[in-house]
Amino acid sequence: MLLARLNDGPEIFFTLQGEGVSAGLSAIFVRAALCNLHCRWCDTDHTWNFEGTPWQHDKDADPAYRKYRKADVTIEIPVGEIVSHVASFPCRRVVLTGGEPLLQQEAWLEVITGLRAIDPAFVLEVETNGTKMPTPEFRSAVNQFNVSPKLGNSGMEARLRTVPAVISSFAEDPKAWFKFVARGPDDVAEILAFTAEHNIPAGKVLVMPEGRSSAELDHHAAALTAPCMLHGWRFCDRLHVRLWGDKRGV
Ligand SMILES: Nc1nc2[nH]cc(C(=O)O)c2c(=O)[nH]1
Ligand code: SF4
Ligand SMILES: [Mg+2]
Repeated sequence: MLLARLNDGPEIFFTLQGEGVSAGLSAIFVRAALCNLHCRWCDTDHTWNFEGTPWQHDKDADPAYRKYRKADVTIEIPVGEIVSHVASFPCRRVVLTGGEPLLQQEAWLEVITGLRAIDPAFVLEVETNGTKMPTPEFRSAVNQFNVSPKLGNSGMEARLRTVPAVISSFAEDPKAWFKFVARGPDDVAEILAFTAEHNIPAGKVLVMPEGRSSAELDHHAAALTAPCMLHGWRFCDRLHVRLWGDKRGV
């Protein structure tokens, strides 16, 4: 399958889950290449912002920023190698992320099957943007979906970033949590409207400040704590950004 590349190998790393309801737990991350969206603040733009594409990114403001050569930032790797690499870590929690991992569900199912053949105790989390419907097999194999629907602040057109049938199916799925990246009052209003429209219970909602540094996180978090308390949402930080900054492989 096509994974993001980190140095000479696939982007597979052992760290602490930095976001969502499992934040603070140790986990092995496997990062898929490719995304069907292209959010302007995306911190994993090496999974999709390839040379020759028309997408824009906030980093375009930096004169040194360049789109990536696809061959430099992706790697085609057999399922069996992913399984043995993941199983070599002293940890049984695995987070499938990207990019958008649900673009490669068939291959992930083989990875999950391979892992559970080695140890049935493997717990699988999936980070998804909530625009791709999981197949019944994939849904039942995964333990937890961290669904992160994109708001207007992503710069994406509404019809691309919101697929109502997928959101509704996750709203009814006890395995799914919703994690919104927010910066301030406009985003809070949008989260309220979105959760009402798609019948997402407040108890399944996490609100996370956008930011690629502690200073940015602090700045956006200040506007989010009171709304979380008022609406019964869970505030969620970005632990890995605070601990290690805006780095790959952490
Ligand atoms: N430590 C850590 N936690 C994370 N939670 C979600 C991540 C992601 O990039 O999807 C991520 C990540 O890249 N690193
Ligand atoms: S959906 Fe996620 S991976 Fe895809 S562009 Fe947006 S933030 Fe990046
Ligand atoms: Mg990330």
